[in-house]
Amino acid sequence: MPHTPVWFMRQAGRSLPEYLRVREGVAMLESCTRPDMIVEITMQPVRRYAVDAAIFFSDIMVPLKAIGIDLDIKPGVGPVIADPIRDAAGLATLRPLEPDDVPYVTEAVGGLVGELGSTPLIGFAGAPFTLASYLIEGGPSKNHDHTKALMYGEPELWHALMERLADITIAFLKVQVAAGASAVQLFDSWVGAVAPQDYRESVLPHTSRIFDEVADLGVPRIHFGVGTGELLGLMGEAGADVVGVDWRVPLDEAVRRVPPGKALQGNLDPAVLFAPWEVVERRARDVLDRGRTAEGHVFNLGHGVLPSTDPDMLARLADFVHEASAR
Ligand SMILES: Cc1c2[nH]c(c1CCC(=O)O)Cc1[nH]c(c(CCC(=O)O)c1C)Cc1[nH]c(c(CCC(=O)O)c1C)Cc1[nH]c(c(C)c1CCC(=O)O)C2
Repeated sequence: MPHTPVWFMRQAGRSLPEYLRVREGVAMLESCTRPDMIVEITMQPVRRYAVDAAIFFSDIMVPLKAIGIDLDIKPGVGPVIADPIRDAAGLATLRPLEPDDVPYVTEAVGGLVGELGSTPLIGFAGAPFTLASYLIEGGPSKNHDHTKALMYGEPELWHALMERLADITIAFLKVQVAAGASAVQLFDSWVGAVAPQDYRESVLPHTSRIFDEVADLGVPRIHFGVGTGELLGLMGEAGADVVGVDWRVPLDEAVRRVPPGKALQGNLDPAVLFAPWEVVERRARDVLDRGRTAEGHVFNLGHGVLPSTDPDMLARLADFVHEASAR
């Protein structure tokens, strides 16, 4: 590539007026089952910004909904689960995901590959820890109380749950790649709540298996979490090709924390986009400079686009990344 590639986590979504118009009167999870809507929303940021990738419009909760878990995504709240899973009976409700459970994903990815042409489509899934946290807590959580109680107190049940979630994640990623997705990102958004020793024992075996099982699909694998500065080395060990970094660790320091041979993705603070353009430009240049020390850099924000972000700022930022990194 003649420049550093750039895309934005949550580039499809609430910061775009055209997204809000399409979604009017349609519930979040409902929109994720309509191929025409998925294609349109995935394409919206690609039309607006000079991004080098599209991210599939869906949600980390979609495969769980598809296997019959009673859950909803409440606006302004997030995923809410009717019957939180905290015992063996709850575990038994988690059955494997079959491709036939998500025909709309296969159809939408197929349609997108046609529309996108040479622009790659990134498929994604939630990682077992982050999915487990929603399922066990019953919704978003600050301290992950019940999740950690189970992880520390009932390791056998914990690992059984993580194993089933890993199987669902693997199946969901495989569906997307089989339909034409050209890269995958595993979102372990909330795993930064875990200490390194616990990550190694309670999380790493499951994320490693996911990356192993999708390795021979031949697409680049990205691994991202928030607040994971102390976990970057272990997340690199888990096996992805690219490690995502939030805004808390500068990329030249992240280079020292991940194993050799890994590319980095990130890591402009999404809130920097609320500052004047001169500040955004200076900060973006700093991210590019530090990213040059990595064995490959994909420019991104350190977490998702915040809903009140001005789309024109993102448009300018994508152009700036291309100009400033041109080789
Ligand atoms: C933790 C997590 C979830 N979902 C996701 C994660 C991991 C990424 C991250 O850390 O941000 C992943 C996700 N969710 C969505 C995408 C689509 C593609 C994209 O990134 O543009 C992706 C990749 C759409 C969405 N997923 C959601 C929206 C907003 C819903 C709406 O517009 O009504 C979108 C566009 C809902 C959602 N779904 C979830 C949350 C926390 C929320 C926000 C709730 C709220 O504050 O309203 C769970």
